[in-house]
Amino acid sequence: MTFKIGLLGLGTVGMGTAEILLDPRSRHPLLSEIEIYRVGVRSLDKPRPVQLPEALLTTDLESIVSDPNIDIVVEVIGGLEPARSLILKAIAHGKHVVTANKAVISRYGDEIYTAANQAGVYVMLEAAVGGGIPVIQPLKQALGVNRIHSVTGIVNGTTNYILSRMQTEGGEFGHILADAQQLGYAEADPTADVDGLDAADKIAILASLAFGGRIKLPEVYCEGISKVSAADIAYAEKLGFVIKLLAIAKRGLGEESKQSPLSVRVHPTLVPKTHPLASISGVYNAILVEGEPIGQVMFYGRGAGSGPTASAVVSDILNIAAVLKSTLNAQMLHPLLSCSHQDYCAIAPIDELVTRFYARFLTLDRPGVIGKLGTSFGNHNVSLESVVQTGIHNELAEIVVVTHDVREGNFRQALNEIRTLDTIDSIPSILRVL
Ligand SMILES: NC(=O)C1=CN([C@@H]2O[C@H](COP(=O)(O)OP(=O)(O)OC[C@H]3O[C@@H](n4cnc5c(N)ncnc54)[C@H](OP(=O)(O)O)[C@@H]3O)[C@@H](O)[C@H]2O)C=CC1
Ligand SMILES: N[C@@H](CC=O)C(=O)O
Ligand code: NA
Repeated sequence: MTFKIGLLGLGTVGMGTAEILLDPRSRHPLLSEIEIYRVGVRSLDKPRPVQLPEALLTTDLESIVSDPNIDIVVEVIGGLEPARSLILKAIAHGKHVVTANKAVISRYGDEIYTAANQAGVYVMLEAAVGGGIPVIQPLKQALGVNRIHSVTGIVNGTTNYILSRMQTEGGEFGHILADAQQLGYAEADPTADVDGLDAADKIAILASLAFGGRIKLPEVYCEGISKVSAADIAYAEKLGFVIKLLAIAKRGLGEESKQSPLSVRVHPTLVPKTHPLASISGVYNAILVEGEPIGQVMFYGRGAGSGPTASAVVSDILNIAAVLKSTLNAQMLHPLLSCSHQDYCAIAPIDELVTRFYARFLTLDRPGVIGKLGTSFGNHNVSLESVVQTGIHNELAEIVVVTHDVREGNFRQALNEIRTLDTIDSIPSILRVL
């Protein structure tokens, strides 16, 4: 029996996918039963390093998603449209779908999975988060028996590369970003990576799987790395931390009901050097899952790139082919591969977050400034773990504060009061601490 693939896109990921499927030797034997039947691209004239018969290629992607011979549509064109419409049309024509498109799934997952469940087809997305790292299937299957407490990830390689270089070289964000673009690590338009939007798409997907409910993307708090300065990286280092862009989905302690609000957020974070995520550097990704009874499990590897991402795409194709082969006449979707949740998770507003903070103040160099800071924090129930005056810059004193766990709303109120003090010049940085 052969399973026929309609491949939408033959770029970085599509090419990697074709390369694996065209060379099944020494891989899973079921791969030899999978055939690339048609390939949809934007330009037929582009030279392609992969050896595919020319007749397979078309610019008419609609004809692929409606082709009655095709079993599985693999969407690796990226972007929102026409990707969303093509996925929905493929589902409407009874095709299973494999996608690497976190942007589409995090925004239209509800519509897509509702349609897939009605049509009795699978929509698989291992490549959408952590590229080649198996994390979606483990959350659905091997970890499914656990009560998940938190998912904390470094899920964007571009920002991790920039922050790692800022850490090792002491350079400023803008210079290193420009360098990363020249080296081809960061995209020409790096906005989605740098502003944390790519990581927000990914944590919305992980949270949905870990906590068994759908996530409204606009409710995911998102802050990027463009304001992280070399000074903060250096202070963090002295205090025993590294700065990472973390994507976090967490349940409040002891709150296991679906109605209990989750905290789902992306922001630069001071991570203690002893934490397992502190040592993840360069373009690598890692996702730490904590649950009961498993404890901590960490997934680590390449979050992007042709081969690694294609490994995840083809593993999804293989999973679908395996289920189709073993349950040819079954009417029901395999419960560990399909999406069963229909309700939305409640997400707590960021003001309700309880976390530690790091803040850097520039103040007039006068006696009593630290006392006034302490009083304003105390007025709003913010307790301080450490206060350090680090030096004088342009006649202003620089003071770095780390708080104990505080409610974010209280911390913000304290900062509003502090901004009105005549001895305060500015607050150049405010970062959360893990
Ligand atoms: N690159 C990576 O490392 C990773 C990518 N992903 C995701 O995988 C997906 C694909 O990314 P990637 O391979 O890098 O993208 P590329 O830009 O390299 O490739 C896109 C492919 O889709 C084709 N295409 C795009 N739009 C259209 C259209 N409107 N009609 C027909 N064909 C179209 C292009 O055709 P043509 O070749 O003719 O221009 C190209 O072959 C994205 O969703 C991305 O987020 C996920 C993880 C990692
Ligand atoms: N732009 C992403 C790659 C794919 O998800 C990253 O930098 O991690
Ligand atoms: Na993955």
